[in-house]
Amino acid sequence: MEPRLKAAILIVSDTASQDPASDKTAGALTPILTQEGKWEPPAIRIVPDNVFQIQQAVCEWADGEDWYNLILLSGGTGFAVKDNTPEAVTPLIHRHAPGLVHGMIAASLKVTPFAMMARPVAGVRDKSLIITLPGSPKGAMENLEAVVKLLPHACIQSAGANSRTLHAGGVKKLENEAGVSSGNNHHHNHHHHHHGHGHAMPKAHTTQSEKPQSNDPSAGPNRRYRSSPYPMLSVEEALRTISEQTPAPTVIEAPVNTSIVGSVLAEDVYAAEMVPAYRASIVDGYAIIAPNPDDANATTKGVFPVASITHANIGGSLEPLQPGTIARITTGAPLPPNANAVVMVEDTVLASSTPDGTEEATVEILADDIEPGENVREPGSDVTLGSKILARGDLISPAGGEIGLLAATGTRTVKVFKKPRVGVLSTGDELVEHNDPRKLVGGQIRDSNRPSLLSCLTSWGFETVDLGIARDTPSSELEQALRDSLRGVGRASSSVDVIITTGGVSMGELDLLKPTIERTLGGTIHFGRVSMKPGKPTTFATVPFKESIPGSPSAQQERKSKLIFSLPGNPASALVTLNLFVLPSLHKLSGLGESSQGIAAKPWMAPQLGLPRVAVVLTHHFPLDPKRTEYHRAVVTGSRSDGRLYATSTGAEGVGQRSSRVGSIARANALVVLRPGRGVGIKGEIVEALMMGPVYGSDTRIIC
Ligand SMILES: Nc1nc2c(c(=O)[nH]1)N[C@H]1C(S)=C(S)[C@@H](COP(=O)(O)OP(=O)(O)OC[C@H]3O[C@@H](n4cnc5c(N)ncnc54)[C@H](O)[C@@H]3O)O[C@H]1N2
Ligand code: MOO
Ligand SMILES: [Mg+2]
Repeated sequence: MEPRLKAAILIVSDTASQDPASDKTAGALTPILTQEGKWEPPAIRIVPDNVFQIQQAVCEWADGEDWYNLILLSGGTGFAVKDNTPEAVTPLIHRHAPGLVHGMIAASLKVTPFAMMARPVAGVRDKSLIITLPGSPKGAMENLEAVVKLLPHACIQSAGANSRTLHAGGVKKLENEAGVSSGNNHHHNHHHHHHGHGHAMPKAHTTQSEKPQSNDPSAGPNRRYRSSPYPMLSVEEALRTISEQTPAPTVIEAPVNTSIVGSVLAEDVYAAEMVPAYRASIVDGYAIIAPNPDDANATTKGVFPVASITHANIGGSLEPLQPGTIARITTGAPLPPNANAVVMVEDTVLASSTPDGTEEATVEILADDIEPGENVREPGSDVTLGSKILARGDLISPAGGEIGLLAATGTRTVKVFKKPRVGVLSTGDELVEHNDPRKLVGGQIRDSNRPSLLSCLTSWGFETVDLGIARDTPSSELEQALRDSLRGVGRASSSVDVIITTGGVSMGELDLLKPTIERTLGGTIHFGRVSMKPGKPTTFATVPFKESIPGSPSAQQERKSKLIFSLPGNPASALVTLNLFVLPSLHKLSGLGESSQGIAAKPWMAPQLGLPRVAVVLTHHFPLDPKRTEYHRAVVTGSRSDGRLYATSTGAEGVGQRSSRVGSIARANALVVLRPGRGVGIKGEIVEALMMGPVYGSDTRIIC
């Protein structure tokens, strides 16, 4: 049997979410989809008219490992105030499909003029086609019927050549049935202008046994490539490649102190001590023997001699409290034996002092209703002995809560995933140390990337190594710097796990990174171009190395690979690609996202790899690039009046976002993701943004 396509139906309805039996639409849509045998029975889910829940379901279906070819939503597309399905779906779409929208409305208009009041949305997210349908079974069926024949072909095209559900044969078969040919959809469009330039078309992935595709620097500039031999990957493809090539995290035992902040636990942790370890008072006051409240004449009122005093740091054993006496006690101090409750000092008055006038002799308790157990923390009532306090996969956050829990329970060491050590190297003959007091001459420029990237990496909590500047000439300097940092000699006193270089990755004859990695270090370049702005020449490579396994005989070595991110030299390009590509890899190396039974087992609370993604409202028009997805540097503020996030460019006019303009990254706390298109992103539009830093509150509010 041919492989079938995967579809999912999301019913958006407050009513159906409360009473799933009331939904008739999913049942009506399923046969239309499945009748021709091209679709698997669809997954069905119901959510209320809630933007967040709609988006969560769609993202799960489009972005997950088991992504769906088609995601149909039904409901919430009308004009009623609660109808917000189009608003939920629009920011998730990477490429819009207005033709499908047009087709559905045209079909419905033949039936009813009310079709004009539908607000459908259709488009592609990553590889999944998303279409919104009306909520009524009849309307939804009409709309689906209008487009259903095209859907297999549309989904195959959206999935590209790498579809996991469709093998080549299946694709052909389905396409033939749909009456269309696959055309060029298995090629990246950008290949076209390379035709005829005289070089064999390279593959996206090289292996070591394959011939390098980088320039041979010794051959001279007249022999260099005149167009890049590296296929242009989408950002999503690049991220997937990085994730695949990033090795699994390694486990170390570490002391519980600030050094593990930002680390991820590699084991479940159980309480070695209970908290509190004794019966402790919750207030400052007097420990008493409270009578059973069921006793008819039970009262705690009366005048009592103060028999003893207990402070929080009391050592040794305490005298038992005798009936008819009370003991002064401070917050957190242990109750004397026999005492079973504590009365607050505010509920008492001094009755008499000792003869020398310095101490309390008797105290009158005014409250008559203190019950046994009142104001007392029982042993283990905060943390039970042996209970699981943290789980594998939990992050030791800088907020301090996890360290506090470990410290309180006397946990001295924990197994965590080792955080990667990251080296940063600048490349280029023109570079001068930023703090060199000499005046710049000729084409010299100050090295701003290294301090900029090192600060960003440090703020993320990674150990960094400043690898300095490598000159382009002689080219052996670059090779040496890379070799040294991999081996842990020279500036890198111990070897680094990840090397980040900036500069020298584009088309110039002194752009030596690719040839050096490939031809002299024996590395593999996994990609050398990405369809994004800025950051087009971003290059990612791995180099093999052998690591001796700690604790094993010296001969035993493990083959691992180290990662090289060669980022473009322009300052905005370098910082944007560090945030976009390097952070998710460092997160994976740190064990973030490793399975956990703890907080991360709740998927919506699980830490995400890379920068947090949010929806923002544009406060003005943002120009769009016709071809490349742009990561527009912006300041995002949170509105105190309407609870939304607003994005304002760090410079949208003229050269504002030019990748050489270092000012475009200053003050930016977000990268606004602008999918390619004509014209501008409209003021008031909601788009996705990647948060690089904290959001500050403001009263920004725009009227759209
Ligand atoms: N013919 C083509 N030329 C260029 C293309 C292209 O596709 N075809 N791509 C352009 C793009 S996009 C970018 S981005 C840059 C990337 O250049 P490289 O990564 O090769 O970097 P360099 O050539 O070494 O330098 C570019 C620029 O950045 C300055 N730079 C370098 N390092 C630093 C540093 N540490 N601190 C501050 N500034 C730095 C350098 O001086 C140059 O001005 O290529 C385009 N060209
Ligand atoms: O990629 Mo470059 O960073 O567009 O200027
Ligand atoms: Mg260059």
